Amino acid sequence: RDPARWNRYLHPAPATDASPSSKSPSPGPADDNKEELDGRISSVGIVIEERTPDVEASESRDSTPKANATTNGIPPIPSFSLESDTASDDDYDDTDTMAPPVFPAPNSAQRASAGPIPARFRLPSSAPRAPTTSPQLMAPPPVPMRRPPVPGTAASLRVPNGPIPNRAAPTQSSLGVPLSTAVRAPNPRKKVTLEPGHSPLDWAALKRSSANLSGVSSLQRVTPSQLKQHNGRKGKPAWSAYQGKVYNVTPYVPFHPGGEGEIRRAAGKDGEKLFNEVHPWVNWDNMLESCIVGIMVGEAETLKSPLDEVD
Ligand code: HEM
Repeated sequence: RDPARWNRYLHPAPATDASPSSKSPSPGPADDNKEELDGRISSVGIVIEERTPDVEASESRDSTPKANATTNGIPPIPSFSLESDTASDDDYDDTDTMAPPVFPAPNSAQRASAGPIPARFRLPSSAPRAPTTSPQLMAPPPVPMRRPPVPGTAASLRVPNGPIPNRAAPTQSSLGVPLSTAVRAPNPRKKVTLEPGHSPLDWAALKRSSANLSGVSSLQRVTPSQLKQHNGRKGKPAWSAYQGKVYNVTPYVPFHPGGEGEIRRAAGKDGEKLFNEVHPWVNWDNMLESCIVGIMVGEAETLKSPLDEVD
């Protein structure tokens, strides 16, 4: 920028002090060559500087910091400042002068649930900031429109992976049956509170006892009409058939965890279907083994002990 300085570099004045202590280069054959070389190089626009520490110290150039011989031979550490923006115009980014982005993001769920930012955390209104929108004024994100899939296509079989739309309460089951008439799960357990002394353990103890729980002296042939008469009403015992065998359930009625009314529904008839509908896991034979009356026979057969036939 300074033509005089350029001139000084290109055509340095010959040194007058030829003493060995002088730090200026002394003229000689080497300097002649240098001048010639400098002249040639300067003609093509290239400058080679041969510089000494003294020359450096005497100059006040505003270029890159240079070595300085004044600090006991240790070159000073150049200092840099981050204040000045040394980036080129192409690299210039407006965000350098902006405040850092707000966190959580303005449209995040965290921000929405947290409410407005407390005053002490807000940036001053004069501070430059990234464009933000108040959560309260923010419009909800657009919901993409979907075309209903064509039945039979792959799209109709695909599980939707987008936002689940609001739906009214279902009016029919997944099988298309209206919920009002759909078959619901079996009743919740209808266990009753048994009277004291009528627990399952009490029944087990009674079963093992020598008490006659069948109400008959020997096994009987029971016809369907005879079974029907033993329905537990009017003081009659309650018989019930299960897999071709007839049991007197009367002693068990107060022990029945499902209540007296339930077990009486099977009285005077085959109770296998009712029994299995409620608790197929219960072992009827084991529960009522000491209550067995006999076996079911055809209507023509008389009510007599099978043991009589053996005799
Ligand atoms: C006649 C032979 C029967 C025996 C030996 C018997 C025995 C039992 C037993 C041991 C339980 C308790 C089940 C458990 O805790 O898991 C029970 C419960 C019950 N029983 Fe029976 N039962 C008989 C007949 C019936 C019948 C004919 C009905 C209905 C018509 C019935 C209805 C119920 C109900 C509703 C419960 C309570 C709910 C449940 O435990 O799941 N029972 N019965």
